Amino acid sequence: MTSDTILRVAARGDGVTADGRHAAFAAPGDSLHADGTLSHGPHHQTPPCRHFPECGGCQLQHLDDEAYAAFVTDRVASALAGQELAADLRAPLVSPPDTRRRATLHAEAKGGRILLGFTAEKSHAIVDLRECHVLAPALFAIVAPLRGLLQSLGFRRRGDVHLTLADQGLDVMVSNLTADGLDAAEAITAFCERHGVARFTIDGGYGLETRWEPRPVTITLGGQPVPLPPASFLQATQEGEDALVAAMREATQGAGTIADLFAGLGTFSLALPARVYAAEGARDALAALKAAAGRAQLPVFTEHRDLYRRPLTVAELDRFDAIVIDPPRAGARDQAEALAACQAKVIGYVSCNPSSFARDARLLVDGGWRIDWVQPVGQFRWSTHVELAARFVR
Ligand SMILES: C[S@@+](CC[C@H](N)C(=O)[O-])C[C@H]1O[C@@H](n2cnc3c(N)ncnc32)[C@H](O)[C@@H]1O
Repeated sequence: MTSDTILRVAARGDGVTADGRHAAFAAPGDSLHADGTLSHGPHHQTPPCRHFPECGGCQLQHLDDEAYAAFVTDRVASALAGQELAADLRAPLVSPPDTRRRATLHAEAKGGRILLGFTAEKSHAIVDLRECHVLAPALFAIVAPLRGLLQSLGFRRRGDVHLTLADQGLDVMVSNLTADGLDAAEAITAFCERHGVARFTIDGGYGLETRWEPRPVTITLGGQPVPLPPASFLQATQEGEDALVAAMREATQGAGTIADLFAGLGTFSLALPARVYAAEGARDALAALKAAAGRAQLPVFTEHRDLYRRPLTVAELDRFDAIVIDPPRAGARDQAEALAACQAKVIGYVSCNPSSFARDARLLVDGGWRIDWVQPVGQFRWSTHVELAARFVR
């Protein structure tokens, strides 16, 4: 190995040599020459998609599976090292290709055509998606027909297209779309019938309007059908959800009472065999969780609560055997301060941002907690977006 060998891939996706030089689209084992060119090594693969690297959906398709898995682990390890923390890192769980069941695409009318896809890397330009190796086939299959529908509805603006694979089929939500009149209504109905769409919702600027939903749309979590509000948060793949749920079941094993903070639709609340208190800031998600738990007669107690403005106090946390926390990307600094001081036996922390996790973990460790294990999770395959689950004990 020489000084120009790429040793690792940095958080943003560039390869880094032993002497600290960065190179775009370089895999570990590649060689970076003085003129800036690369010779490919054993971990460089031919990117499977024609849109790589233009499309912002993937940054790391040039890494083989081994190098991508190493990136996922390294991302977690280096975030921890940045806070002078070390932990037992488990082997990463990486979702297979073609499994993303939730995605936000962007649509725009341009030059008489409809562009529909992810935005380009570091740009607002839309990459018109002609193939995709991360979306579940049902999501990709609707892309071309949706272009046709938007064209026929005279879509002239730019909007987001939220796609989610629900129990009944595909849930589609398009923002900045107006569809007035009988012709538009018939076009939407015909489109949904032909393509087996479960729900079609538009937001023309006056709130959500559901234009098609022959049966109430649900998502099954913990074996329970949960009413699915349009464009709700959902773990990006079933494999990712399974990995995170298994980690939280293991982390909280034996706990009789659990607080699930940032509970969403109840991914964890409905899957944990305990009395669960679920706190969440999105009213529609919490109402869905409450309805599902009520129907199944599960001991889940919900509270609509802004956990940034009003985190659980130490006294509130002390009532539980275990705490599960799964905050947004920013992490949960104030809540972590209270957790650091609480008497619960165990904390299960799920994170979509290793950096904010490491900062919160530092607070917990300074408060006398110890990291038992960390499970890296790669739900957003080939992207630099890494998730994890961790267990803290005293
Ligand atoms: C990463 S998601 C996790 C959801 C759920 N645990 C799951 O796995 O499906 C984060 C959740 O935090 C909620 N959230 C965001 N800001 C919040 C706040 N200030 N207070 C409470 N919940 C908030 C979001 O609505 C979202 O449901």
